[in-house]
Amino acid sequence: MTALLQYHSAPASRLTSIGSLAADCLKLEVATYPKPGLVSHVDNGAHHDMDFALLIRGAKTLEPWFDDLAAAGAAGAGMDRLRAIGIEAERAMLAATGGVNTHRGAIFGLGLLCAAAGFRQAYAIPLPLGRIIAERWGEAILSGPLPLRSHGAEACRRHGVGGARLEAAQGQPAVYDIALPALRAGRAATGNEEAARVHACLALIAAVADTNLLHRGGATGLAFAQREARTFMAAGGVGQPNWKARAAAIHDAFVARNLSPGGCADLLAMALFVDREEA
Ligand SMILES: CC(C)(COP(=O)(O)OP(=O)(O)OC[C@H]1O[C@@H](n2cnc3c(N)ncnc32)[C@H](O)[C@@H]1O)[C@@H](O)C(=O)NCCC(=O)NCCS
Ligand SMILES: Nc1ncnc2c1ncn2[C@@H]1O[C@H](COP(=O)(O)OP(=O)(O)OP(=O)(O)O)[C@@H](O)[C@H]1O
Repeated sequence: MTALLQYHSAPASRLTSIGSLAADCLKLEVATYPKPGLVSHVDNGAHHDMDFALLIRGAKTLEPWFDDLAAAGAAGAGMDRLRAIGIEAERAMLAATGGVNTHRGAIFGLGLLCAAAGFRQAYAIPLPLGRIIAERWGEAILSGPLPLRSHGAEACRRHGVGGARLEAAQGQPAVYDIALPALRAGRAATGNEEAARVHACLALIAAVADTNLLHRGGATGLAFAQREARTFMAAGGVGQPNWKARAAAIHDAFVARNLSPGGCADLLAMALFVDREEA
C-alpha cells in the first residue's frame, strides 16, 4: 500500500529523466481501478498470468530502455535503430517477468513518445510529440516488417483495423483527441487523479478498435466493450454520483467475458506521459 501511495502522489520534481517519467506513467496506469478487464492494485481482471507486482516489475525494468530510446531520438535515429532498441527492451521485459508479455504495446507506443521527447529536447522543436512521431517515423512504421503470427497483426488482418502501428504513424490521435481531453474533464469533474484516469480509460475503450479486445472477443467482444463504455460516458463518466460502482460492474462484465483492452491501457499511460511532458 505504501508503494501504491507513492504512485498516487509522485511530484513532478521526482521525474528526473524521460525514462523515469515513462516508467512512472506505466505504474500510474496499473494503480488505477476500476479499469474494465485490466490488471490493477485491486485485482488481476481477465488476466491469469499477470498481477500488479509483475506489471510494476516490468515497468521498472523498462526505465533504462526508455532512456535509451530518448537518447536515440536526441541523436537523430531512424526507425531501424528505434526498432532494434525496442526489440532488446522486449527481451529484457520477458527476462524480468518470466516470459510474460506485460508491456509489448507500451514499449512500442510509449517508446516512440520517449524518442520524440528526446528529439524535441535536443533540437528545441516546439511540436507535439505525436506530430514528431508521424513526421519523423510515420512512413517507416507503416512500411516496416509485419510479424506473421502476433495477436495484434492477426486481428488487424482479420478485422481490417490499424492497431498500434497505424495509431503511432498517424501521430497518436487517440492520445491527443480522446484520452487527454477526457483526463482533463475527469479532473475538472472530480479533482481526483485516479477518477480522471478511469474517465480517460473508459473514453478510450468507447472509441478505439483495440486489437487485444478483437483477439480475445472478436467483433462481438469489441462491440460489447464499446457499448458498455459509451453508456458509462453518456451518463457522465466519473461525473455521475455512483461512477465507481458502475465502472466496477463494467469491469466484472468484462472479466466474465474474458475481455481486456490492453491497447487502451497503453494509450492511457501514453496520455499521462504527454500530459506531463508537454505541460
Ligand atoms: C507494433 C508492435 C506493438 C507489435 O504489434 P502487433 O500488431 O504485432 O501485435 P501484438 O499483439 O504483439 O501487440 C499489439 C499491442 O498493441 C496495443 N494495441 C492494441 N490495439 C491498439 C490500438 N488500437 N492502438 C494502440 N495500441 C493498441 C496493445 O498493447 C497490444 O498488446 C510492436 O511490438 C513491434 O512491432 N515491436 C517491434 C519493436 C519496435 O518496432 N519498436 C519501436 C520502437 S520503440
Ligand atoms: N493494466 C493492464 N492490464 C492488462 N494488460 C495491460 C495493462 N496495461 C497494459 N496492458 C497491455 O496488454 C497487453 C497484454 O494483453 P493480453 O494478455 O490480452 O495480450 P496477449 O499477451 O497478446 O494475449 P493473451 O494473454 O490473450 O494470450 C500487454 O502487453 C500490455 O501492452
